[in-house]
Amino acid sequence: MIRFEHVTKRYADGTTAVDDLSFEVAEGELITLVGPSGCGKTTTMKMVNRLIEPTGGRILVDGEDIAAADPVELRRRIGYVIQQVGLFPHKTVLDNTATVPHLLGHPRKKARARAAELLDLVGLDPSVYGDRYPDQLSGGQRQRVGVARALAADPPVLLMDEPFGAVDPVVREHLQNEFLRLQSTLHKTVLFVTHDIEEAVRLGDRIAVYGAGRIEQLDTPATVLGAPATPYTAEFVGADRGLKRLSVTPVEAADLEEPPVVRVDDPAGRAADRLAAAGAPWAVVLGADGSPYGWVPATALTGTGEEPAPQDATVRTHARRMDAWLPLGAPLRQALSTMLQHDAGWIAVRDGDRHLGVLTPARLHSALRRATTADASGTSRGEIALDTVPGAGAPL
Ligand SMILES: Nc1ncnc2c1ncn2[C@@H]1O[C@H](COP(=O)(O)OP(=O)(O)OP(=O)(O)O)[C@@H](O)[C@H]1O
Repeated sequence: MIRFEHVTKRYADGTTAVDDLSFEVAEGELITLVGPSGCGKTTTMKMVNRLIEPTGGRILVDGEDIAAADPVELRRRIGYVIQQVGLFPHKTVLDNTATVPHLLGHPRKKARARAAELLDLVGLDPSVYGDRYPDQLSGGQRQRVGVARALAADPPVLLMDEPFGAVDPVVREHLQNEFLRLQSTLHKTVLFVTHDIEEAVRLGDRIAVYGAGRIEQLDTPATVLGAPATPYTAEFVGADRGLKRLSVTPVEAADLEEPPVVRVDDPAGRAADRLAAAGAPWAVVLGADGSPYGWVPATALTGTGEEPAPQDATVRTHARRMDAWLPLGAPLRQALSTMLQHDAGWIAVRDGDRHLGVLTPARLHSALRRATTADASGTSRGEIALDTVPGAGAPL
């Protein structure tokens, strides 16, 4: 969709801002450009909408060499969001958002209706905010208007240059999540510049890590964090990259252990037989409606020897509560956090209403290894058999 072929930008004073850059952003893909100040990210981006002209190579948008395109027509196909949003101070939020549809020839009423839809889409109620002026909005709200305005012409391509850079970390995370939600339905082709590795990792389908004028590594967040290609990348992504990987690796069905599952109203004796047959030390307990309830150790079901379990008892009598669970696809970071919060050595994973299995710390570790080796074939690292550690994988 956006293709850079040996693109170079040398400024008149001899500064080489971008040096022989070749890469491609696929249709519907979001690539974050991340790197220290002055490494050429903004120059890369501004060459796509011809605010800056390259001195070498060419850039194709949708197969067409943009050097031959009319810049005004090109910019209509490319939404542009920058940090200083650049809203017209004397126009209302609704009119600011309606500017582009209006320029595109939509009648005023239709342009305003479209603008109201877009404001809604970015989480601003048009009946509350539509008539305000930009200086009556918070920084985060202004950024949202900037995004709405960039989407107004429904461009297939979006260029975003530090769009959430000017807001505090909490608002920033909120805007990032909302943008991800939006992108999951709009599937724009996006180049997103940031100098913040956390933001790059959270948003990018792939991340391009920039050194001076060049891309040092272009790969998925999991691979860049798990297998940095160069010492420069390793240093840039940070010594805590192992922890960052937890945020970008989802729980998959193959990661789960499947201890036996019993229902809370099952007779204790029958449940004990199931566990004995499976040779399992414990079982997951579900409520009558299939909701998470907790777990039960085999020893509790069979009694301690001196005090055998009463014949008429149900699993409920012996079960321990642990009703935290995660949806399939949740990041491993959320899994670990939930385990720590509940002081548990496992967490149930569900697909919709269905119990799938449990994630243990050992399986979490192998999921992290899987994510790296799947993306960077050839990366080999020593096996550490965590499941040989006594007690690993059992409930705490
Ligand atoms: N008009 C210009 N003339 C000369 N050098 C320039 C010009 N514009 C940018 N540069 C230089 O080109 C290099 C790349 O700049 P660019 O703005 O692309 O960096 P960046 O990675 O976006 O940085 P930041 O994160 O600080 O915005 C820098 O060394 C900068 O000083």
